[in-house]
Amino acid sequence: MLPDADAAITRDGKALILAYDHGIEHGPVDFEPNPETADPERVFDLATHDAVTALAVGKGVAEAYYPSYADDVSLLAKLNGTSNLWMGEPDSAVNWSVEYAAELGADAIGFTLYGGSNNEVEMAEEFRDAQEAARDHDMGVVMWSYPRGQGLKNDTDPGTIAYAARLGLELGADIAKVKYPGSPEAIGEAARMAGPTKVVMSGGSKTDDRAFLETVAGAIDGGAKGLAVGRNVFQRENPKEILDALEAVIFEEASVDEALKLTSASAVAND
Ligand SMILES: O=P(O)(O)OC[C@H]1O[C@](O)(COP(=O)(O)O)[C@@H](O)[C@@H]1O
Repeated sequence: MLPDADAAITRDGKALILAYDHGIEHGPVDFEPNPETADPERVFDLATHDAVTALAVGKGVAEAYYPSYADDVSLLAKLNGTSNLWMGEPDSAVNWSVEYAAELGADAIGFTLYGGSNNEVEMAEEFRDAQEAARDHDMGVVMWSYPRGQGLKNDTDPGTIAYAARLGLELGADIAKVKYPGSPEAIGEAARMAGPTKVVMSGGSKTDDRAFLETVAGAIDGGAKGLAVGRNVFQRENPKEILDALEAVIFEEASVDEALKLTSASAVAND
């Protein structure tokens, strides 16, 4: 990692990455809870929220929509991705080059590494090429560090997540995005293993406001430097409110109770 290489996609040294590569990774099913989010423009609009430090999207979405948002949104070019239709050993196709991402105005690249997959060696070599090309363009590097594959029984085991975070440091990522390993202590250990590479927590499937904010607040207390989140924002009825609450928790040291006051769930509870 390089000091400050991630400056364009962080705020006060922390990140709230809005992930919107689900159309590739999971398909239309992820838009069902909030059908209007199938329209990328809705999510680009959300990404203009002050809380969001970068929006992660694939090439086609970036090509079609980023030019209209280039002044207001930091672009994290998610370089590789594979559909859920793929039934083989975990792997991820490199769908665009760093050079093309730079041409489109990307501030950083994102790259999935499935450590433990039979395809780990090729993926690590592809990551090497992308990481070094990103340095040539002064772009930050975010690794989706997701150990998985035939031999891995539990992809959120604390030891596995600490290893995932360490891979981020060893291979030269500025930010390592890891699955939540179940406790603030466990993500703290992952952050310790990653040294200067920032560890951010992956959002996961949608949970209720309080449970989600408590997990995020615990992760930050434990040593995480933020969050990279998709479904827990865009599948909500009012995604802007949860961004208000996340901004309070991540950047303003608000308690979960204070942050919850910014959501209508709290208004309902207080009726
Ligand atoms: O490979 P998985 O675990 O199905 O999830 C991949 C998805 O999760 C993310 O890493 C994070 O998104 P969520 O916050 O919705 O979990 C996305 O960038 C990606 O599309």
